[in-house]
Amino acid sequence: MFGRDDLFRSTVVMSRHAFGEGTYRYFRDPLVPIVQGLRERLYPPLARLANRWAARLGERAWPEDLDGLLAECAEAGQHRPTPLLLRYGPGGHNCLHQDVYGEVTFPIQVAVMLSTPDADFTGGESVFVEQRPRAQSRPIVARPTLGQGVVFPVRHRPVPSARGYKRVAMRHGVSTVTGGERHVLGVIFHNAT
Ligand SMILES: O=C(O)CCC(=O)C(=O)O
Ligand SMILES: [Fe+2]
Repeated sequence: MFGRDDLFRSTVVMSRHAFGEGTYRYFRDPLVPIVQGLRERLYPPLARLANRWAARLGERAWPEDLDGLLAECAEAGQHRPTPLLLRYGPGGHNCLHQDVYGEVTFPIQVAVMLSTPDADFTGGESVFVEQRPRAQSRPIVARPTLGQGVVFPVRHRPVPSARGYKRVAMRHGVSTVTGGERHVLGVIFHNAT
């Protein structure tokens, strides 16, 4: 789908913004059925998890279905869809970041690997860094295979502490692709301003 201009609302050349190297394209509304279906069907179980996190951290609760979340986004002026396709060639990488697009930030997102590691590309690991309060940061590396989705925190997650739970911030990115092409589908649930 990457070359289908009619499917996307905008295209970002990452090097122009110092986001890394590669290109990503945000799907336009109406989302293609497979992306719409994934976003709708992944949301309810992730909302249940998000609500357990919220209870532990004393944060707000989340609607049980995607329509409820998108209605809240619309009220906050977040109307534009955020699911995206990313493409990285040799030298491609994604600097550590958080996908926050407005006031309403659903806390969990998914990235689905659309290429076969070692066959389609080399390098290009999914990288996560946990910023623990008053401690050194902890790196986590994932190597999803074709079709696997990685579920991860957008901004932070609850971690057990001496008294209950504390918030641990997380950022994500991608290490350098050393050869070939790496494609990923990013499913973010809140919409953007
Ligand atoms: O390319 C990746 O694995 C991560 C892409 C990303 O930043 C995202 O899905 O939010
Ligand atoms: Fe991201």
